[in-house]
Formats: sequence, C-alpha cells, structure tokens
Amino acid sequence: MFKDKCLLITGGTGSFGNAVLKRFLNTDIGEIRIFSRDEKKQDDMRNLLRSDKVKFYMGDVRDFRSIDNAMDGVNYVFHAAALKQVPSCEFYPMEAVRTNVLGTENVVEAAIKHKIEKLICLGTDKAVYPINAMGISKAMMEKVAISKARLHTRPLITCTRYGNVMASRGSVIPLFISQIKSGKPLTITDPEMTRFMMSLSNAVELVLFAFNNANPGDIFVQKAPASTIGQLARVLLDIFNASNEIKVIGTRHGEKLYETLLTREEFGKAEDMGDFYRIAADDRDLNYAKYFSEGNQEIAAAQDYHSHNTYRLSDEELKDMLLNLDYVQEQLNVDHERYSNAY
Ligand SMILES: O=c1ccn([C@@H]2O[C@H](COP(=O)(O)OP(=O)(O)O[C@H]3O[C@H](CO)[C@@H](O)[C@H](O)[C@H]3O)[C@@H](O)[C@H]2O)c(=O)[nH]1
Repeated sequence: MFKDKCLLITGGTGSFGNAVLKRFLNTDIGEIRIFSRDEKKQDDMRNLLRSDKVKFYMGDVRDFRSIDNAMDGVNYVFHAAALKQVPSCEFYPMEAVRTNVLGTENVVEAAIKHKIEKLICLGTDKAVYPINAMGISKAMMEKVAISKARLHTRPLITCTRYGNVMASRGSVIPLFISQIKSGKPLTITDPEMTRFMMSLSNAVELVLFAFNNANPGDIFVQKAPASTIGQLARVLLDIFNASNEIKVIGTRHGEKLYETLLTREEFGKAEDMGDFYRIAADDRDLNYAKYFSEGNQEIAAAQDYHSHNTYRLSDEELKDMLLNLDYVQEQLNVDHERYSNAY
C-alpha cells in the first residue's frame, strides 16, 4: 500500500509521528518526511534513527512557503501539526487559530497544488461541542478540510477524531507517573471527570483505517472505552506500588467534565464500521430550499456518543491497557534497573 510511496507527516516529531515511524520504517515505504518547527527535536530524531528513508523538513504550517516546499513529490500527507494543549490555547487563542485553522488551510492548499493523492487531518474529540479555544480551532480545522474536500477529489481529504492519546507528550499519565516517582501528591482536577482512552497505536490504526476507507470529506472516529481520572490515578498508584497523597485541584481552564466523539446528529447518520464510525460529509449544496421537505428520522432517536456513556473500563482492564504502553513499561524498567544497580 505504501510501497515506494512518499509520506509527509506535519508535526512529525511528536508522539504520533514517532508512532508512525515505528510502524513504517522497516517496510517497503519509499520515504517518510518529517515536517516540523523544532530543530532540536529533529536533530534528536535524526541521531536516533540514522535512516536514509527519513528526511527532515524545517518549517511551520503557518508559513505556506515552507509547507509548499516540503510537498513536492509527496504521495500522502498525515497532518498532525497542531497546538493541542487546552490551557495554553485558552491564553493564546489566536495562536491556535494561526496553527490549527490557517495552518490547515495552508496544508490543504499545498496538497491541492502538488496533486497529493491523500490527505488525512488529525482532529480531536475536543472539537465536538467545543468550549475551549483548542477545540474551537480544531472544529474549524474540520470545517476547512471538509469544505475543500467538497471541491476537490484530489487529494482525497479526510479527517479523524481522537479521544485522549494515553501518555502522549504533556498529558496526564506522564505527569502522574512523575508525581508518583518524586513522592509528590497526585494533582487530580476532578475524580469524576472521564476521558476516552486510546493508545498511540490505536491512533495510528485510526489514521490507517481512514486512509483505506475514506470518501472525500468523511470523518472517522474509533470506538473507545473511558475511565475516570480518579480511577486512572488509583490504578497508576497500584502499578507503581505507591501510596502518594491525592490532591483535588479543581477543573482547569476550558476543561469539560466529559468529552464527546459524536454529536447525536452525527451518530444518527454515522455508519457503523465495526471498531470505527464513519460520518460522511453532508453533500447538499447551498440551494437549501429543495431539501426543506426531507429530514433524517434517525437523528431524533440518537444520543451523543461521549466518555460518560461509552464502555467504562474496569480497574483490571485499565491496568492492562496501561501496562501495554511503551511509556509505562519504560518507566517501570527504569525503576527496576535502579533497584538492581543499587544492590
Ligand atoms: O494535573 C492534572 C492534569 C490533568 N488532569 C486531568 O486528566 C485528564 C486528561 O488531561 P490531559 O492529559 O491534560 O488531556 P486533556 O486536557 O483532556 O487533552 C488531551 O487530550 C486531547 C484529546 O482529547 C488532546 O487533543 C490534547 O492534546 C491533550 O492534552 C483531564 O480530565 C484533566 O482534568 C488531572 O486530573 N490533573
């Protein structure tokens, strides 16, 4: 499928880019281009990988010239570059607009110009009923991508929406683990808050599913279980055999009690594809008058699909998921090595 093809990943030095590299580096793929702003992260990656297949492009999706440069000769694009921290986007909403909305427009325009075959834009559940600047800007990202998908069949443009990617950079799992290890209290915002739990390999699977199944303008969502944050803290303490104090700090800027992957309107028309849902783009044109007599009966019966009503993980299931994460295994091994070196 990727034989001799060139894949560009925007924001490629992040957790998702690294997971894609891990999956594809030793395959018959032709080239993987990593596009990002941070030369230090690129340099670290280059030194670690030392692979002729991986090429590094410095640039910023905000700057059309830089992304335009990187697209020449590319077959497929995974657009993962984004500002994704909720609190920082609350303080700097225009930065979120510049990267997540205008940056996406640049990526789409460059992909059209270079006649790329497929473009997958990575989104988030925070874009559904958004209440924070990060979610609002990612909702606009979807709208920008889908509106372009209506006009162009090449590239084939499609979007995905994730829940929380477990142990991704800057997220709560690494934070809790570092608090556990340094003997500090675990800072829980609200023990009853829920989040969809996905691993990085789930995130890659979702993008590949979209890649293989998309029609222009589709949004893909992976069915995912959820846990509460109180449960997450409890299970991590158990895994690391620790008993740190718990400190409830209250909800942070722009946070929700639960996240939604599909609105009821989307759920009503979503196609159930086993582990995934497809939300097809609305293919009506702007002449609304002719649609006045039609409606979708199923929408009235549907509910939102959110992290309070999805399958709730048991402690054992959550423990298994956590123990399967490379990050958690590394952290446990570090402890183990320290212990063996000390005796
Ligand atoms: O000190 C902390 C920090 C976070 N949390 C909670 O942990 C959960 C997850 O927080 P975090 O890992 O920071 O993720 P979110 O803010 O939910 O957002 C993440 O998940 C999104 C997808 O939903 C991504 O797009 C974002 O990049 C990523 O930061 C939330 O309920 C937080 O309230 C705490 O309890 N204590």
